[in-house]
Amino acid sequence: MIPFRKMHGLGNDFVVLDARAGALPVTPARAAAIADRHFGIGCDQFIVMEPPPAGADVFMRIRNPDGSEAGACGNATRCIAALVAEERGADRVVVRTIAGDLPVERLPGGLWRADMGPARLRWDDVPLAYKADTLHLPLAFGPVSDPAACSMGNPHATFFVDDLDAIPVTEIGPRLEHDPIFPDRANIGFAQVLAPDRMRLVIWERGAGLTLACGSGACAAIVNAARRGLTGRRATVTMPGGDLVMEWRESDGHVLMTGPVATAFTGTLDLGAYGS
Ligand SMILES: N[C@@H](CCC[C@H](N)C(=O)O)C(=O)O
Repeated sequence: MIPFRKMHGLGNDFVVLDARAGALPVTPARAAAIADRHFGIGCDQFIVMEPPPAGADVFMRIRNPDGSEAGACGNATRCIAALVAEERGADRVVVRTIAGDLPVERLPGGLWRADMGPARLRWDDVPLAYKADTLHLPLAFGPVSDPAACSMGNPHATFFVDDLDAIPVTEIGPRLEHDPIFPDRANIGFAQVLAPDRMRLVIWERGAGLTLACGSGACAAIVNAARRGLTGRRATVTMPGGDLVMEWRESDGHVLMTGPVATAFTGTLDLGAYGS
């Protein structure tokens, strides 16, 4: 039996295993089985903490419920940083993912601010299947069209809509996630701008489906909204699970994300019960 922790950031929930003291036999199939909401524990992402490489405080491996690996997870970044910071009595830690280093700092009021790194805007960064303007992708389906795309270490497209409540996200999300323009699939955001510093956002996540919040999706939304001139470079992004305060920093193009973290419960699990 190995211990696990169930955490979430704004309802975007994670099963967290700690493999820092020794490797755990976690396969993509096992991660998917544990993430299953009926036959497993259930989560939007399956997170494994691995030994810290030089220059970082922890390595965070991210898997979606379909077993695929992701380069970024904003909400999990805050959760894992908070865990490590609490252990060390530190106010600042660096979380490394397969996409790079993410410094995270403690703020007053139980909030954590993650530097999610630079938004990458070239077509082959996203990546797209062919050269196209990432500010206006040639993509439309059902009631949505003309998204903007970027990479936050994982691929995102943001559609700007007039009425978020009228968008059939679960119907069109899977089709857009798998559109051939995205060779690695993509996280699909639907954003309704309410003011130059406020927007609503719903995300259909690659490999996970509809979630209550997506940190990297909120990063992509502020970047894409600001590039389009729909908002400034700072905005509160309200998702079904709650708010993130976002800034696309002018000086270096990094995206800063501020929000809460929570532990829902802890327990133990038998990895052997989840296949091989
Ligand atoms: N929930 C995450 C994003 C998780 C990874 C994503 N589904 C992908 O495959 O890229 C977040 O908070 O950023």
